[in-house]
Amino acid sequence: MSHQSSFKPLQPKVIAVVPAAGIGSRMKAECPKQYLPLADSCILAVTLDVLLSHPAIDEVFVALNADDQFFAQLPQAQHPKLHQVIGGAERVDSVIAALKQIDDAVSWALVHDAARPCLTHADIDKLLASREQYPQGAILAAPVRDTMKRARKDGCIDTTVPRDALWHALTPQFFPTATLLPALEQAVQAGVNVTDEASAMEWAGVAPGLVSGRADNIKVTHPDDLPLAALYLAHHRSIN
Ligand SMILES: Nc1ccn([C@@H]2O[C@H](COP(=O)(O)OP(=O)(O)OP(=O)(O)O)[C@@H](O)[C@H]2O)c(=O)n1
Ligand SMILES: C[C@](O)(CO)[C@H](O)COP(=O)(O)O
Repeated sequence: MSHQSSFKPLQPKVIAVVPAAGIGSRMKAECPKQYLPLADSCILAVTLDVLLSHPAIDEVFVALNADDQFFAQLPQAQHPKLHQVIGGAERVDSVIAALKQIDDAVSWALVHDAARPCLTHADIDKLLASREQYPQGAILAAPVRDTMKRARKDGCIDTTVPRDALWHALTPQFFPTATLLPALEQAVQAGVNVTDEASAMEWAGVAPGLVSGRADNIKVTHPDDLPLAALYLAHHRSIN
């Protein structure tokens, strides 16, 4: 009698890392932008709810500003899957601080900006599923739609940049924890301007995969982004 093996290889843990220690200076708001009102709560709470409610995400590490006065009041602060760490001076420092708290050497880190509350479970699923195609790691990204110009110092057009291979890097960005942390630390040590996890991996010689994601997964950066995020969220909720 043949016995179908019921053995299923254990999937490595997926640990979300949420850099949320910024001050949101470009928003010119009264409070750090991650605490600005959105939907029925605030930007950070909406972002955390998307990650905490995803069945394939095992833990969530949120990197907070050392002077954060707001997070403790959020219901998400009590979630059993959530861990708080103190972030650093730059986004990359906050991500490194969180990664250093992960004690699972075979886990994968899903790094997602607190300031991107319009992420969907469908896009998370796409990125998680890309692990087979891109064992080196991958990022959500959106192909550029507009004609791209490079500016001259006088504010006029210097040149048109071919856009056929240009993508907007979004988040989450998804890498093995064991390769991501040293890549980030060594890139910072080398003085590289690390604005996303992929740029450190590229510096380390890795070519991360590009996984096409929703263009409405915007980063709330400037004041006019907030009403847009609210519209996108309302749309997502109306169709789900
Ligand atoms: N030292 C920092 C700086 C930024 N971030 C986080 O990184 C994400 C993306 O950064 P950005 O949009 O630039 O946020 P801020 O740095 O807060 O914005 P600004 O540059 O306008 O001050 C945000 O969720 C932000 O909270 C962080 O964790 N630690
Ligand atoms: C990580 C990121 O959201 C990818 O586009 C972006 O690099 C963050 O840049 P910021 O200046 O820290 O907002």
